[in-house]
Amino acid sequence: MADLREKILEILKTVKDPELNRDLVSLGMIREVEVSEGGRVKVTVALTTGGCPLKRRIAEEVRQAVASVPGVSEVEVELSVMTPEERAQIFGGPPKKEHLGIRDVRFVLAVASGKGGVGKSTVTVNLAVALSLRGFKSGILDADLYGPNIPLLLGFEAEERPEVVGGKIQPLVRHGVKVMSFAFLAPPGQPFIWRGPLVGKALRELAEVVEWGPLDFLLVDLPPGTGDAPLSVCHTYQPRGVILVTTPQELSVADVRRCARMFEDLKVPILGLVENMAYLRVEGREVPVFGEGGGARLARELGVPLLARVPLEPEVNRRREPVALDESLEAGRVFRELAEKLVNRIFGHEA
Ligand SMILES: Nc1ncnc2c1ncn2[C@@H]1O[C@H](COP(=O)(O)OP(=O)(O)OP(=O)(O)O)[C@@H](O)[C@H]1O
Repeated sequence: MADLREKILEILKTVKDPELNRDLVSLGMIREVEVSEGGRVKVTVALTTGGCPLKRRIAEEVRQAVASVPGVSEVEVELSVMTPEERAQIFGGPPKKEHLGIRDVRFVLAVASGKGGVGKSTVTVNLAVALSLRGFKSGILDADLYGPNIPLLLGFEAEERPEVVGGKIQPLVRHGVKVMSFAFLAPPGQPFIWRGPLVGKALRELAEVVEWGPLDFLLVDLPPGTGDAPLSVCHTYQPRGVILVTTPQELSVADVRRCARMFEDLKVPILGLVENMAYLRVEGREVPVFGEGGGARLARELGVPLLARVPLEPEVNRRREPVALDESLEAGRVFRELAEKLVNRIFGHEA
């Protein structure tokens, strides 16, 4: 029977959590496999959250996989929910010692997009502000070396620079969010030109010299696309999850698909998709300026949740502060709901 149990565990390594894109065994989601006389099997699966929308699908895939093992006559799948500690193993785990600069950060999350200009930085600043409003200590690392515009979106003056104390860079703070950007390292108005090999080195050095202090979330705004720069950032910061940003246009959707594949290869779980500029609200109606349903289609295809549909909001460009601060705007409310969803996804419903 021990042999049959081994075979069952082996086949369960082929069943993936559709959201996290990793197999159930390595995620620690297979809590128990009981084999009794005559090949009757009971598998207990621990889901990341009780309200997991994909629980039926996961249970069915487990049932089918186990039933395909020779010697199994009957399969029962019982669903339970992970403890906060078990969840933290997936999404958090103890910070790695070698990452000196990010020692005190609980969750490093990356924000990525397949191409530039889809609103990745806008999503990053608003999410960070919304998390801070929700009581979490949040920070942003603007790792978009080629277009570091986070300081601009947060209303920093071009000449503002962080202090260096005892050889450590102290991130600047705005709206309760700690911020470090490559823009702070360049002389005002003169962007650095980064050559390939320097990128990885600069990122590693930055990880060591920035003193973030205790943070719940560090959002890393990645350079767009699938080139060496986003790869280097992921290697250096080893995010626990990534949020993908897209617009409804088919082109952008094709780019983000490539991007998703890169994270699968890097074994960084995709927490979900944010569809930005999804519609313009006109007299109560949603007008799909850039096409309809691209985000939902892509989320379905990738098997990840569509975390938010952010409307086109002219105030995003007019204001020198994130719209998440203003609950009277629909976009502001959407960003707050996005923060709430992420917190639930990571800590469970009790957070
Ligand atoms: N929901 C929105 N409504 C209106 N304007 C938006 C919205 N989201 C982003 N924008 C605007 O679109 C432009 C691009 O946004 P942003 O800089 O966030 O994109 P990005 O993907 O980070 O770009 P890149 O990485 O290429 O610098 C900005 O001018 C921003 O103000």
